[in-house]
Amino acid sequence: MIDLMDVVYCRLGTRDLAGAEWFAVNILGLEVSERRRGAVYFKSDARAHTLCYVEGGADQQATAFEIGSAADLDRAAAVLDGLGHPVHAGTADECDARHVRGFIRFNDPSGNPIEFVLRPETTGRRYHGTRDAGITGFSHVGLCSTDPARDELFWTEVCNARVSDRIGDAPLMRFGTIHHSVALFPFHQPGIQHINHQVQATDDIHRSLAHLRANQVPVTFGPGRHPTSSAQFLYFTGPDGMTFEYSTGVCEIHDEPLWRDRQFHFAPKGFCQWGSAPKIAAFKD
Ligand SMILES: O=C(O)c1cccc(O)c1O
Ligand SMILES: [Fe+2]
Repeated sequence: MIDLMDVVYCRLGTRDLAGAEWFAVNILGLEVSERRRGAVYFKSDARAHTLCYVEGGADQQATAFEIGSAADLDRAAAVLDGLGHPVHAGTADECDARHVRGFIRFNDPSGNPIEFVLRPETTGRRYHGTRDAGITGFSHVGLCSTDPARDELFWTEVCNARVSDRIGDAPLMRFGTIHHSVALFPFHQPGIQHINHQVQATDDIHRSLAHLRANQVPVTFGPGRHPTSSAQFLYFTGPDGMTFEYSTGVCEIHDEPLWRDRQFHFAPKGFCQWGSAPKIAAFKD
């Protein structure tokens, strides 16, 4: 069993690094923590970075998860290799570019590039954006899955993810007590489906809604409330068509092992209690 602790960052390729930085700062509300040649790093909480845009194709993506020890990282590499997932061990330069002490990269069964990382840096300094979006931190990713049942088994049998709830066949999965850190949505091709940041309160959702509208940013879903995590949410479109989500009030699961995953409809009512309907391809039949 590969024991993961949390999702730690996303890396997103873009052909317009300056445009992506402008959006991340002025719309999303992140803080630039560092600029390097061909890469810009963003903070959303006390961690060194939780998002990195790199010069490259929009299909050059990775989602990273923290693993507990060097021994666990070696074991994970052997397990993945044994399952037929070619594993790349991060070089010193690649580790430096990620602010981690070690990592391996492989593709999940759908083909999503995944990194398992050791000792990601934190700063002991809280984040503050120039725009007050009320962000409290990077919280989860949605990944596209070409076969959610198969990929759920990968995350739950090979790794330590537990299913908190399902919407249709889309599992929302946790590593700790937060309702979900990774979710899989059926789609015809792999890719990061959405990136979630938690915000402090309902006020932040509505303040952002006005800000997105004033800047002609497409709002694709919400405001609404997820019946699954009970979080209030807002989705919008960022650089290269990426979907970003703000949410507030995601529930925690503390009654382990008594919690049983619940089944919700793969229909607007399974995604929103307030009657909002998604304009997001992977959230529709
Ligand atoms: O928070 C949730 O429960 C949730 C449900 C459906 C889709 C999502 O992106 C979510 O974050
Ligand atoms: Fe989400």
